[in-house]
Amino acid sequence: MKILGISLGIYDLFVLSLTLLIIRIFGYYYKYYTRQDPLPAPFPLPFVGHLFDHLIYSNDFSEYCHRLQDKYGDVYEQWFGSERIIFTIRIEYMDKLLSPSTKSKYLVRLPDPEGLKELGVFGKGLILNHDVSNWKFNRQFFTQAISAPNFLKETVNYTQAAFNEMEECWKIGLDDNTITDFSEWSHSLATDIIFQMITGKKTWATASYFLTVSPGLNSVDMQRFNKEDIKQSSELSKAFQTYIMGLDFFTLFPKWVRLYIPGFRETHKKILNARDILFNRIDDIIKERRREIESPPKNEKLRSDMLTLLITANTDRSIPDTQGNTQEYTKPLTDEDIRVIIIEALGGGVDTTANVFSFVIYYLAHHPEVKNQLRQEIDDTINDRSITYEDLSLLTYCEAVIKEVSRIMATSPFIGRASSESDLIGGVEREAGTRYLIFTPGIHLNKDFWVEPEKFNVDRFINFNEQEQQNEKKYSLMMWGGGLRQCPGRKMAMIELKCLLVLTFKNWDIDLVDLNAPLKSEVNLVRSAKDLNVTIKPRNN
Ligand code: HEM
Repeated sequence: MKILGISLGIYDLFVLSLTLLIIRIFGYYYKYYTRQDPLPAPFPLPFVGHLFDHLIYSNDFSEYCHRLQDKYGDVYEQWFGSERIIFTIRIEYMDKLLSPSTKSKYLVRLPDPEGLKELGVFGKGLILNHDVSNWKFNRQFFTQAISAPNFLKETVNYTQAAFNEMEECWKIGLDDNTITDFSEWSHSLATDIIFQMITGKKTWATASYFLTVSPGLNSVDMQRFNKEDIKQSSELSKAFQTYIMGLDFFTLFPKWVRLYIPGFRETHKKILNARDILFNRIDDIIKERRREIESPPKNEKLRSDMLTLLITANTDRSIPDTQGNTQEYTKPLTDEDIRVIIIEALGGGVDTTANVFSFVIYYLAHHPEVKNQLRQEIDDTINDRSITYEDLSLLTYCEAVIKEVSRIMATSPFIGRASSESDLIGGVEREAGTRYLIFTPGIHLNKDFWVEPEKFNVDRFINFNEQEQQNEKKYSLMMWGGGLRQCPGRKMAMIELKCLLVLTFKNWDIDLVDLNAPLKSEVNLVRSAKDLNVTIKPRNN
């Protein structure tokens, strides 16, 4: 073979490749050893850094981070390929990373998520938007829509309606001994609620799961379900799941790995295919709703789902609830802006809520005294009637249960930030683009923040007010993150979760099939409950 006119044999090629490889390895370690302020860490492998550890611990990456924290303390680093990420739970870091100031240098999660361009979320929406001015624009609309009083009230109604549909499935298809996976029920139910709240469109995720666990229904019961609707809903749900999984995959693995390494290449294609299915479906829904809003009669009261609020914002049809906050931003949103916001609302809202709900079922099965006290509050406050929006502030024990479960089983274990400018942090001047991950289980299960942190104790949240927490205590519960990028869906999520707990414990006994089995969960971007096998029966006390 000739390269640049020089004839090379196999041996020469081998020596050349080896030399190039050694030079590249040398380059990798040169960067590693000459890095600013080295922090403790396991020794990284060339090119991949600690990515293998991520793969080895792919079912519970937080377990690995607990070990690193025990070994290295409250600040350490990990290498994802040739990129360094600083993991921390140190207060002086959090003061900066979660600063509520609009001048904060830490308003982005990822500095330059190259892989995310292909997934269509780069510089758009909220969650992965690194363009601060565009993020502010979208956040304003998102917050306005999701905190509108009518929207929050509708959350109570939609949650009850979706739960009632699920109960119908339980009544017709499950007997006292049927074993089903509660993590699937909670996931399907959260999908149905959030999809309807966000787009105004119905999905059939619960019915779809029900038909897989109860296939032998008689023809009368089957008439409730439209097979075509269920098929479409399940395709959309699958595409959505694959796309969400893809965010992690496209962020972690560089393009050359995704395009050329077998196994990775197929996953890459599958995720892009899912992206196209999801985008086309959401675009159709946006266009259809735009047509409905634009066609007469114009004086008709519009419903309060998020899509309607986003389409009408800053137009002559904007809904009174959401007017008045947009002095800074006076133009309407484009369909592309709306598409990403909708997908992010689904992405941010489904898994998180579903997993908290599943974890509550697990912990209350292990703590019958807490379940009884919760039931007492539900019976005293709501009894046999429907839930109203006004009831929710009275459910203080219920809120304490949700917070204690979220403390002990953090659904969002990592809060990411990257600096937009160089900054003095932790006593060291660090360059712009330095990445940080706050490891929330490291705080939630830490003696410096909580008394007997390993103990499940709901009472610690009675009279606990996040806003009133001082000094380091203000970071003790990181359920919603913090600073200006704190979860904008938290009010909606709390309403939904309180309704779900009331509706479940008011009328049903959900028992774990094996009380001795450990709680199974998988940790990637969020912590997801798995294989939560239960029996579901009408309440008997
Ligand atoms: C129990 C349920 C939920 C939990 C535990 C949760 C948790 C979180 C956390 C920890 C963050 C990161 C905050 C930070 O970086 O400081 C976040 C961000 C976000 N969440 Fe939630 N969330 C939940 C429900 C929801 C819901 C229902 C929605 C919308 C429908 C939502 C939408 C979002 C969005 C859009 C962001 C990104 C905000 C931004 O970057 O500006 N979340 N959430």
